[in-house]
Formats: sequence, C-alpha cells, structure tokens
Amino acid sequence: MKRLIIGIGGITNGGKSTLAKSLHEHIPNSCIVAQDAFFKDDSLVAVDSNGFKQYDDLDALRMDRMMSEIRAWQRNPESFFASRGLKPQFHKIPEAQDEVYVLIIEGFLIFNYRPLNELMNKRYFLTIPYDVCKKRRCLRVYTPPDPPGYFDGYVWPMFLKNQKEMEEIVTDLVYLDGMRVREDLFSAVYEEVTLEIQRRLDTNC
Ligand SMILES: Nc1ncnc2c1ncn2[C@@H]1O[C@H](COP(=O)(O)OP(=O)(O)O)[C@@H](O)[C@H]1O
Ligand SMILES: NC(=O)c1ccc[n+]([C@@H]2O[C@H](COP(=O)(O)O)[C@@H](O)[C@H]2O)c1
Repeated sequence: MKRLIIGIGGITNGGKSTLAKSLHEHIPNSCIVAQDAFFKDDSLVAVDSNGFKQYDDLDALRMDRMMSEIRAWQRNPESFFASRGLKPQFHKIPEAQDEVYVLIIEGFLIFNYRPLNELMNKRYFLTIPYDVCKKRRCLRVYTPPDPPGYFDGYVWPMFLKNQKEMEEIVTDLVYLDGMRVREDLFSAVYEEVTLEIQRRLDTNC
C-alpha cells in the first residue's frame, strides 16, 4: 500500500476547505484532516494586550491531537479510511495492482508546525488580497464570532507574521492564487496530485 500526503495551507478564507473537499471528492482513497477541528476551548485561548483572543497562533491549537490523528493514518491508512465510513476504490488504471492512500491536510498554520510540515509530500498555499480576505472573513461566523476590529487589529497582522515565519522554514511551497475560480484551482492541483499518484503506482516508492 502506498501513501501520499498533501498540505493545503494558506490565508484565512483563502479557499482551503473548499479546495480540500473537492480534491477529496475526486481522489479515490483520500481523507481530510482539517486543522480547524483542533482549536482549544475558548477558555484556554490566551488574550493579548489589546484584549483580542489569540486564535491565530499555534498555541490556540491542540497540535498534539492533530498529530496523533495523522499518525493513526500513517500507521494504517486503510483502517483510518474505513473508520470514517469510506469505501476503498482502486485507481482507474487497469494494470494497477496497488492502491495509493492520500491524506489531505488542510489548515491555516499547517506549515508553521515543523513536525507536521515535515510529513508533507506536496505543499500548496492559497493567498488572496487583504480586501478580499477582509470581505470574506466578515461574512463568516466563527465560534466565538470575531469581535469588532479583530481583523485589522489581530488577524491580518498575525497572518503577515505567520507567513513570514513559515517562509523561513518551508521550501518547495506551491503558491495558489485564491482569486481564481474554484474549478480552475481544483483542476490545477488535481492534475499534479494525479501525476504524483501515477508516479507512485509506476515505481516502488
Ligand atoms: N475560488 C474561490 N472563489 C471565490 N470564493 C471562494 C473560492 N473558494 C472559496 N470561496 C469562498 O470563500 C469563503 C471561504 O472559503 P473556505 O474554503 O471556507 O476558506 P478557508 O478554508 O481557507 O478558510 C467561502 O464563502 C467560500 O465559498
Ligand atoms: N474554534 C474555531 O474554529 C475558531 C474560533 C475563533 C477564530 N477562529 C479563526 O479561524 C481562523 C482559521 O481558520 P480558517 O483558515 O478556516 O479561517 C483563524 O484566523 C482564527 O481566528 C476559529
């Protein structure tokens, strides 16, 4: 059994989960692990000197739990896949004797966490301009909801800081323009992932 791990990172509201879901729907034997599912309880998230809850920081996330979930997939992708009620499919290549299990890891700080970054075989990073990001973010309701001034006073400066830190540790990142239509973004990534799957089926890696 072969494995492939793809990281879909990027700015808040850049389209990460939209892209990850489309990939999952089209890639046989794939699963998604989303970083958003690992936020700590609000009572455990620190507050900064401006009174803003520090959600855009690795400390706000249970990265240990996220890593255990990913390790469970690594140990046995097939049973991890089955435990989510998904049914294995062979790739549509007649001579394929093997299967490639694909893990799609999606989240805004996935490349900032070194132990997680190191596991990825492909790294994609979605970006959108400030004004589009602000507009999309204003339409989204988180739990808890963003307080007034949160985007400009906290989210945007943290995005710039986190992106800078990520770029210091990550190489071979593929930047994706999140302003492209969903279908275009999907096709571009799907094509590359399909080639990676094919490469694994063709070789002994
Ligand atoms: N390529 C796109 N073009 C326009 N809007 C998009 C695109 N991708 C996602 N969106 C919209 O942007 C918002 C955030 O998308 P989402 O996938 O949840 O982002 P993220 O997971 O990065 O926070 C949603 O309203 C979604 O419908
Ligand atoms: N529990 C939650 O899911 C929660 C709560 C508050 C803020 N957020 C926000 O989620 C963002 C990251 O997720 P997205 O990349 O999906 O927007 C961060 O910018 C953070 O401020 C999430």
